[in-house]
Amino acid sequence: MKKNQTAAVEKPVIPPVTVQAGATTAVRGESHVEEMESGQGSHVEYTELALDCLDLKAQQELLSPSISPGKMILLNDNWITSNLKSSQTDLAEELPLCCCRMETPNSRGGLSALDQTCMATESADGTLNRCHRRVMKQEMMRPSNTVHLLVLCEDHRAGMVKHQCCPGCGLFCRTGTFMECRPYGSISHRFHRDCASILKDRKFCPHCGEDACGAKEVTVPKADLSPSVPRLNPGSSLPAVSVVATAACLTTCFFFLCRLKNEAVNTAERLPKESLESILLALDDEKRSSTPTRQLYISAKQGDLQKVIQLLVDGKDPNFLMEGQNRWSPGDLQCVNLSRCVCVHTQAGANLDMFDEDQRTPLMAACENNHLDTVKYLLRAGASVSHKDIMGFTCLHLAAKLGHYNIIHHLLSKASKYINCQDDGGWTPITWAIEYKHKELVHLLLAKGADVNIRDKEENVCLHWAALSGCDDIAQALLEARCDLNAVNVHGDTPLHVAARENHLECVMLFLSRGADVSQRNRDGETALDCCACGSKVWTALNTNKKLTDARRGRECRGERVLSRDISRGYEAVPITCVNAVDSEPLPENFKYIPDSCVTSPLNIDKDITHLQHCTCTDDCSSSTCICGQLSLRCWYDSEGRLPLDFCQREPPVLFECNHACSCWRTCRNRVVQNGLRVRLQLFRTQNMGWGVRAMQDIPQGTFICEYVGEIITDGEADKRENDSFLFTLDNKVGDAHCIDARLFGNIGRFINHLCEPNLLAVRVFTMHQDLRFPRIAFFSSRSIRTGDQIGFDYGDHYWRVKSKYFGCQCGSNKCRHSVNHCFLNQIPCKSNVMTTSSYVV
Ligand SMILES: C[S@@+](CC[C@H](N)C(=O)[O-])C[C@H]1O[C@@H](n2cnc3c(N)ncnc32)[C@H](O)[C@@H]1O
Repeated sequence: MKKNQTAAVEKPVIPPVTVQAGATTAVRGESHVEEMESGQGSHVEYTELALDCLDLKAQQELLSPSISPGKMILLNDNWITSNLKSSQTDLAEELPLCCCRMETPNSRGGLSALDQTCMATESADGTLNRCHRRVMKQEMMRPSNTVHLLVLCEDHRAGMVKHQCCPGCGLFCRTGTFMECRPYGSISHRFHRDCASILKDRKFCPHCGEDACGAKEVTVPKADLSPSVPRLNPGSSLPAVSVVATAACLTTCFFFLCRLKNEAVNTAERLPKESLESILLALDDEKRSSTPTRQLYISAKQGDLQKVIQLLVDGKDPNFLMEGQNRWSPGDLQCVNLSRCVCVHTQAGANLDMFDEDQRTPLMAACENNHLDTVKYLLRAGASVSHKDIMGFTCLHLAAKLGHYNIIHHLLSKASKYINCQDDGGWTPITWAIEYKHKELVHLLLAKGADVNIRDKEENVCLHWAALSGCDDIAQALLEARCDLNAVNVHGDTPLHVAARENHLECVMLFLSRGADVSQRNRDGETALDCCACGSKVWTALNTNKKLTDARRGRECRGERVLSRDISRGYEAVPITCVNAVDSEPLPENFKYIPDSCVTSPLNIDKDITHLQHCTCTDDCSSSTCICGQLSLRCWYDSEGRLPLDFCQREPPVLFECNHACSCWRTCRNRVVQNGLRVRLQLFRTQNMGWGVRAMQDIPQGTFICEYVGEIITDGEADKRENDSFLFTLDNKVGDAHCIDARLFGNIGRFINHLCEPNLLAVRVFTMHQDLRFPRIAFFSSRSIRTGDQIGFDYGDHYWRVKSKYFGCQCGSNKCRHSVNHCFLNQIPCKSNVMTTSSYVV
């Protein structure tokens, strides 16, 4: 094969070429002239048919006198000098190439009635269909050596010119499966797989002689013939045929558009009949244009409909892309009138899926520029939704990125199957909508079935992108759509890592509230906490969560079950949790939790206000000794509300807090026990003492812990009660003896166990009354207590003298004085069986 490098000369007029029928000659190049066997044994004159010269006037010129051998001829795009007869021998061994763009006058003279119908035959996967359209031109074309010269309709003439007819069998390949060779990008050569030229065991494109290995098998579905699809060529399929725009084409366009008027189509796509008529009339008067083809591009961009039609009638290529304008500019499809220009372009045979330098089609440009009317039109005309540009973007990606809701809505109504199509980064349309925070669009895509767990090239799921953009609304919607909160990307980052790194507090809080794992490490060994600025709000949220999580995990490690988040049912100022990590004992519910002591039978407690000692100071009793008027109330508490370190623990004094008879404010310092529980305590199951109470915070010495609350009863009543485990004697040594029984009614104090090394001190306190028979029993820390320590007081020897007959102390201390062994050895005599404040008094 020879490749002629000589020419590429621009030629304004194509000279007709005479070729000798009967011999097959070819030049490996962009086009060729063949001497073909006509089947009628006569010489045939062939004329190169180019897009720019297919108007009627030009054809008349083209069909003028024959040329002599050796003239310049155009082989597709290159001019070569050819002496056909002399080249016959030279090229005898060369590949046969197509003559798709060659035509010859009708040798039979005028057209018979039969000749007036197109002779083309379409082949679609083995099914043959003969065209019966009316022909507009007498000139004949020959698709293949295997068939006769044919007269063709405008559609099939255009198909021939575009190399859509197989040179092997002479059948048109426009639907079904065929091979497509694209030697020059946008030009496609079609042929059937079995019709490839074979030379020396190699297969070549029968159009251009390129190696057939480069050809791709293409399948074009049968075109939708619904009446609303405004295609010039019903029955032809995508990609749309580049039909030469002739007056006939325009007429077809006109009729078609008129037909559209009777159909329920968008009015924006219609051309008023009057407008077209006036344009057509104007065309008659217009001088035939010598305007360059690029004007078509410019006029289309300007929305100059009349000019567009004029240029198409003049034969300008509707598929022309202007040099330097090889990309659809953003403004290209924004013009109001452009949808009409697009319509006319399409009617004139513009390839709907023609693409620019970025491999973007007009539909993609329309989608990107939010031109809904044009999108609707192009879709109905059969433009491909699935086409991908150089980045792998589809129309959906482009519209999603820019948040064009209506475009997406329309595209999905027509082709929802592309909703999860991935671009070259692995991103789906919803990924782009998420990144650019198009909330409504995200909701639309979710409603239409977008898959939120598709991984991109870096293994991110949608939630990673929501975390990056920081849009917690979108993140929430994704979580509700079951997007994986714990998905990790190639860096090992979870969405929480990403949100923390980007300092998106709302997303961090959302992810934490949904159970994101704050201790998960990425490939660099970082937790989300390591990814944010120390001390930031995000850091604080993550750190708090980490501590809570660690505590929970600690409990889980210990097999700890939380039985109640607050046994006081909200009656205390701080909740008291109840946990059991020891056995299956359930929450103790055989008593009623009460915050203050109660009575179940009349006790006649003196609550007369006139009997109250009180202070008359009007300040806050801030001095350590508050002496007001006639009566004094000593304030034992320091500025922190704690007993002083030198407070007598061996024989604690009775405390009198300020009361409602005082003149001081309720906020005065001499009010602690009456303010109730303030430290965090927990009821827990001990190994061998039943329930116990522990501190959930560090507690300094002298701090009020809690009161021993229960039913206030007489000693006589206490003696009658079978269960003495919760009796605490008031031991007032004044008048009748009374007890507090916390068996049926009590607070957290009823669960405090005996410790031989106690950390609590029981103190008698008066607050709202001063009836000395009925002090309140308040526990203060007798030393500092660490978080997690069990709290306990000394039940007193009286208690153990009775109980040691039944069980020994289980406090576990080295200094335990009431263990079984210790009691046996010391033979402690028994006198009483109640707990007492005077533990150290024998
Ligand atoms: C006021 S209750 C304390 C709460 C009790 N552990 C519970 O489960 O309800 C007193 C009872 O606790 C148990 N107890 C308290 N301290 C104990 C100790 N050091 N050794 C053994 N048993 C103890 C005894 O059964 C005692 O009668």
